[in-house]
Amino acid sequence: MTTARCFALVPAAGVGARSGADRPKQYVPLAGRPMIAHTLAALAAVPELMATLVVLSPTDDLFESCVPGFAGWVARCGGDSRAASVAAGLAELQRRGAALEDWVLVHDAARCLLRPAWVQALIAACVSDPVGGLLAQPVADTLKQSRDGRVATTLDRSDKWAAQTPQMFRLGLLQQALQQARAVTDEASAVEAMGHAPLLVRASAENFKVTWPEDFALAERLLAAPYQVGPSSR
Ligand SMILES: Nc1ccn([C@@H]2O[C@H](COP(=O)(O)OP(=O)(O)OP(=O)(O)O)[C@@H](O)[C@H]2O)c(=O)n1
Ligand SMILES: C[C@](O)(CO)[C@H](O)COP(=O)(O)O
Repeated sequence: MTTARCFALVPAAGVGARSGADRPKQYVPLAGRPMIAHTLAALAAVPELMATLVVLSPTDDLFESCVPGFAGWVARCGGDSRAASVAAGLAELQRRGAALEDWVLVHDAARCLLRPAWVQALIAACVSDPVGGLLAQPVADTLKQSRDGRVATTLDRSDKWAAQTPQMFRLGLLQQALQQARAVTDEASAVEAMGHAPLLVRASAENFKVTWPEDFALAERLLAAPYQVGPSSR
């Protein structure tokens, strides 16, 4: 019997339209290096990961200059949506020797505050789980449903979590789920559509996704904070 291995897959083929940046947001400099370099450095510090595959747009011409000497795998096979980029990345992992039972941790390039300890906590929680799971954070704000810019109703937040990444599933299950899924914004949704219940593993609000123009300044402040030793270190 073979032991399942863990691979990271980083979809980085987006354009960052909501960010208002002058280039794909993953290449915007933050605290001295491009955003994606921070993300990949955190993954490189996780010894449980066999390898990291970065999925780029076929027209990407910035990665090599932004992450010189990257020791992982790179594939210019990104698609029109995040789900298409992840599906193409799974096929590439298989071509490079990953097996259907191996675990894949999909992590947004745009979540550059990732800490190795959070990835390790996810792996520890999911590695013996029949489904897999994701980092997430219970919602702290009161949730409003909108209609025409006004509040239509207030939602019960007691059972609501905000999904983050990494999201960790077996390659075969995730591949099947993405083949069957329609428009999904994360891997867990595709797996849920097959009738499974992914495990929620609590992380931190700091693991936010740089999305809006104001997020760059917040990410930069956090990245520039003194390096901390211990479970929360990055
Ligand atoms: N066709 C796409 C779209 C997104 N992504 C990646 O998926 C992650 C999360 O997506 P998001 O934050 O929405 O990034 P963008 O799609 O670039 O942003 P926007 O929606 O504002 O254009 C990012 O690392 C992004 O590069 C991808 O690989 N392929
Ligand atoms: C995967 C994700 O980061 C989980 O919150 C999110 O769904 C990505 O969504 P986006 O529409 O690609 O920003």
